Amino acid sequence: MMHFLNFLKEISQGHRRSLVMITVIGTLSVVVSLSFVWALKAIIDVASGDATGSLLHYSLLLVLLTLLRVFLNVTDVRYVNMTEVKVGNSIRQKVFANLLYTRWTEMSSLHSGDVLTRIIKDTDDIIKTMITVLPMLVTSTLQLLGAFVMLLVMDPLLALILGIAMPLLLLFSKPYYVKMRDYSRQIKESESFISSMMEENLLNHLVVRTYERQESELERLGGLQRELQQKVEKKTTVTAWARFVSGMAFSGGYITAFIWGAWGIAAKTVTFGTVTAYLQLVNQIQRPLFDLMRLIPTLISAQAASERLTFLNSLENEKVGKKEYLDGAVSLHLSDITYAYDGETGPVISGFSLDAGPGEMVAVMGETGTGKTTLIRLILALVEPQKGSITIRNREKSLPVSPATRSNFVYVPQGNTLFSGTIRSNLLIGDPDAGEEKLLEALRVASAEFVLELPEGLDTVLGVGGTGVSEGQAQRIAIARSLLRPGAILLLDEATSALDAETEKRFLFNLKEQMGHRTVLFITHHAEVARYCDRIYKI
Ligand SMILES: Nc1ncnc2c1ncn2[C@@H]1O[C@H](COP(=O)(O)OP(=O)(O)OP(=O)(O)O)[C@@H](O)[C@H]1O
Repeated sequence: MMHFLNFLKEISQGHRRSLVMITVIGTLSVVVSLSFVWALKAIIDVASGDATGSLLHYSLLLVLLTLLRVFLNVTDVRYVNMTEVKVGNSIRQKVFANLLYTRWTEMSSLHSGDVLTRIIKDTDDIIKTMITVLPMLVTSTLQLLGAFVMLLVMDPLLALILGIAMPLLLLFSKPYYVKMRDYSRQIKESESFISSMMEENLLNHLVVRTYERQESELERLGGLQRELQQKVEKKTTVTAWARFVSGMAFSGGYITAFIWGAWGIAAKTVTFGTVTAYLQLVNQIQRPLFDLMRLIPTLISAQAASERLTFLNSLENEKVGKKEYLDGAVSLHLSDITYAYDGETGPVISGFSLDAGPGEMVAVMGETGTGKTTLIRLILALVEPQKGSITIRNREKSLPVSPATRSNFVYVPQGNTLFSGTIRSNLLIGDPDAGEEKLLEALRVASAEFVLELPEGLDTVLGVGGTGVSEGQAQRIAIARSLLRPGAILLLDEATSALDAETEKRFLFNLKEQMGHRTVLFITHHAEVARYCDRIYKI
């Protein structure tokens, strides 16, 4: 609970004024509704001759209080909606920023579907708690206390009977709420699982289609949904019992007040106005009690949500520090590297050394699964070797690689890594300031002039994952993007795997001609690529 409160305290920073405003509006509403009860009692007492006063004045007061109530309600909705979007944006911004800086090892172990569920659904639960539940806790408690004190003044015995019976029944329903918390957590896990499953299917929809997996995947989804449904059913049963117990208490309270009033009128110990006030007050005790009970499941959901969001926020960030960019020609040196993934028994790479100098093209070749991509991760300091050193050097400096030296590298990963949007916007990721001429030159070196023949040219719009161009075309756009980035060391991981022999040759020729003092490292299976290289390392 402490952790949950701290979490709420932290995320409420910057929004506390709005939260106070919402609470103040709620408090004013409580004052208005209690005043309404008092005015109602007074007008009926005047009308039935039990008190003296002006019917007109009380009528006007009742109209005024009603208008005030409506006004406060509208203001509340406005504040709540505006604060909701602001708090939601800031929580999502923070979690997303943290994820973008999370260490690669932690990040790659997460499932994006699960992460998205946490960012969207769990954040919604937290927002609801902060904006609606917390102010309501204050206003409902005030309403409850105010109505109880008013009843206590009018009829202490009735107030005590209701004041003891209702909380007692609340106590009876507590075990149900404990169970509800467990079910809430299980439901959230199931929802994440379903999102992950659907996301994976959408990403790999081609495999699903061509392997005719639609039916079995739908069955799997059905199974997961049934599990979710069972959990929701269990939670609903528990919730229904909790509501039954509390509902009994509330109906009992109402009937008690009614009968109490009827006997009072018969015995001439209470006025009609007082009985009207009793009924209103019982309602005003019941409503906040109901609200408070209703808030408990939301609070429970939010507590589970806060744990899940805290997990994302607690992922270890990379320590990037100040960027260290080396000017001019830069060489790369790997000396006696050994690396094993966490939890794996043996090392993937063992005692590997490599030197690549400015103006050189160097190839790393090896069978599949021998650690070539891992080598790139080590060079980019996404993971750290257990043994050995990796350094980059220019004429003045030698630096061990770290996240801060990443700006010296230009990386073309395996596969299609284009973003949705125009080809131009994809290229500008390499250099946001590049002019038309520079873009065209990069396309030429990457053998990607085909772009200019497209009807929309550079402004051709690509879909998610670069759909709209072929694999080989996407690869060439990705190479052009990399050529625009200023880093001195170019890392190409199977970057030409989807190119035909002729296009690959043209690109290698262009690159060799244009690379200047850049250092180029190819990870490849292609003998043709290796032929263009100055040195080949086997891994
Ligand atoms: N995140 C990871 N956690 C644990 N083991 C991993 C991880 N990534 C890769 N491996 C293992 O490390 C080994 C080397 O993988 P890597 O991707 O570096 O090979 P590769 O030479 O690039 O293969 P390919 O030519 O098929 O792309 C493999 O046995 C793989 O199972």
